[in-house]
Amino acid sequence: MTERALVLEHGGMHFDGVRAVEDVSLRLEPGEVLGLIGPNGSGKTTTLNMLSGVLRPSEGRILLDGVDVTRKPLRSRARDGLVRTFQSVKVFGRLTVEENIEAAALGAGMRRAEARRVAVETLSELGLEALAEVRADAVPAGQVRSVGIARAIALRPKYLLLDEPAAGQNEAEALELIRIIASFARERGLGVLLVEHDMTVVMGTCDRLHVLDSGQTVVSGDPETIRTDPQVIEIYFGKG
Ligand SMILES: Nc1ncnc2c1ncn2[C@@H]1O[C@H](COP(=O)(O)OP(=O)(O)OP(=O)(O)O)[C@@H](O)[C@H]1O
Repeated sequence: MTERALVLEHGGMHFDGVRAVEDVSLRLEPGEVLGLIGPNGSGKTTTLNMLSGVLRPSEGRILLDGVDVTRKPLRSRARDGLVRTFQSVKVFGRLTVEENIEAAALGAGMRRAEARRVAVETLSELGLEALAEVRADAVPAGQVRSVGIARAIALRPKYLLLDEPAAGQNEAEALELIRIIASFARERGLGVLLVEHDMTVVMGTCDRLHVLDSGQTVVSGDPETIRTDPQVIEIYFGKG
């Protein structure tokens, strides 16, 4: 039986002697929202880059529903259902938000009618209908990442990796956005890996958290376990 999960096994990433990530193993199941947290420089983005195919790990392997995709590039992983967002969102400024999403769906091989339907559907699923007819270059700065997320979700991925999706928004807006994504993910069986700095947002939305420090796993578990873990408390409140 094929195992349905996105798995990083003993992942390591070294840059010219800098050990950015060392022996990190994690597992994301369908319908689960997993928060990847840790202080600045702890290896979150590097881990996300390895999982998505931006970086090829120096060590370890990545399994997508049981298939080894370690050597597959980003685009090929996306076709297999593993999609990510980036911190900087590049849009076609002269097109509307809906047209931008449609373009992404077309680029992923959907026919025009299907791409149009998916674009409309995705905006409504994410509560972003008001942006549909807005030109992408006129979208308020705080909502540009939401356009990036809508574009990723329109590809109907099995696993979605979000790199600080709520940056630029205040805590209440961030909570609302991630809650919408989380409930969508649980309903549709989409696995979401979330890199996010705001602990209130993470604690209030994730099923499980994986904590990194200095490129290594500290602990992983449900939000309550993490909140009371002495090592996590030390990392977040004990330094400085
Ligand atoms: N291309 C690179 N070359 C050299 N070192 C790198 C490279 N990318 C990351 N690093 C180093 O790897 C470590 C982990 O960085 P990473 O960006 O993954 O951390 P992060 O947890 O995402 O940080 P932040 O929260 O600040 O975004 C850091 O020490 C960083 O300086």
